[in-house]
Amino acid sequence: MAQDQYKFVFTAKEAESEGVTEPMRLPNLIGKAMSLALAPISKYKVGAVGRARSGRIYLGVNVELPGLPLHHSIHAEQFLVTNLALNSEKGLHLLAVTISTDGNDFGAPCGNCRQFLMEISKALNIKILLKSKHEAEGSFKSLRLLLPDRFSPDDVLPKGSPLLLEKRHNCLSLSGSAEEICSSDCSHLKCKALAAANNSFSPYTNSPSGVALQDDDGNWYRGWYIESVASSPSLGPVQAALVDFVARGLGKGFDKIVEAVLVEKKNARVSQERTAEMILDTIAAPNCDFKVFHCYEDLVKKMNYITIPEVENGKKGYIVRK
Ligand SMILES: O=c1ccn([C@H]2C[C@H](O)[C@@H](CO)O2)c(=O)[nH]1
Ligand SMILES: [Zn+2]
Repeated sequence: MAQDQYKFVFTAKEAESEGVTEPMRLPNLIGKAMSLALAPISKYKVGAVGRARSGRIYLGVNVELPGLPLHHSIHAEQFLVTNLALNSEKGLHLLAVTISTDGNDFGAPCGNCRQFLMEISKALNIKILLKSKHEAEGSFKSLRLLLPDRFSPDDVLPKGSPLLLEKRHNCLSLSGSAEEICSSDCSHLKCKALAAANNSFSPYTNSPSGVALQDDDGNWYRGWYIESVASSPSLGPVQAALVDFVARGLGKGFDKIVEAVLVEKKNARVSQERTAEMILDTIAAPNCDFKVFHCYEDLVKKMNYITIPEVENGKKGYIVRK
């Protein structure tokens, strides 16, 4: 089936039928990943294959945005992690990333991506495949060893704060007062963008945002801002929505994006509005309609939003997020 060519998520069984029968066989899907990479600028296609805690296997690819500087690109590892988040995965176990254009050498993610991976809960236990084409078997090395003397979310966030891929809800709504409540299956793009913003991971600047896109066939895609403690590796909400677009869009070009909505807080410390507009102006359909809606944080709800962190060091605690 033509669709199979654009597959970014595999059940354990489907991955098995692709030859991924054990961790060391993750490279069996790397050819597929690399063929899906979009690198019109650097021509350097990067593929990543990862196993989520659920056992499902995910692909990640680098995505460069034609007409824009390379720092707006999505790295293959960022793509994979975003894809996990969009699919409500709770953790990442294993990762294999190509570092050669023939897809036969596997190495550590770039510094930017090692730092980005740090946002995931239990990140230090992620095991990354190291294997050269001259070896039959490679070995796995943990992020703990690949990123020594690191700057970590733990250095900044209160103990027990939910990390990336952990349950979160930002208590955002589109109006401060009683509003028309849409059903969860409404088709408003702004409601998709709001739902995305509610998942956004922005514990450092408290500037959550979400983007929803619509293509020329009426299909929608969404993604949310994922912040890094080291700031630069952060992934913007348009990029995150583009991950959804590439992962589910069956090879459609960005010029088929005809409508876009950004939801963010008014006067957010980090505002995405201008950057989002600039990116969409450059890559989406020429007449793409771009709207921004401001959302409000329900402070009462948020004050009462209690998370129960997982048992750590034998101690169970409750924290109220401020
Ligand atoms: O770990 C890495 C390093 C680089 N790239 C991408 C970014 C850019 O698109 C291209 C060249 O750097 O490779 C990745 O996807 N992952
Ligand atoms: Zn990278």
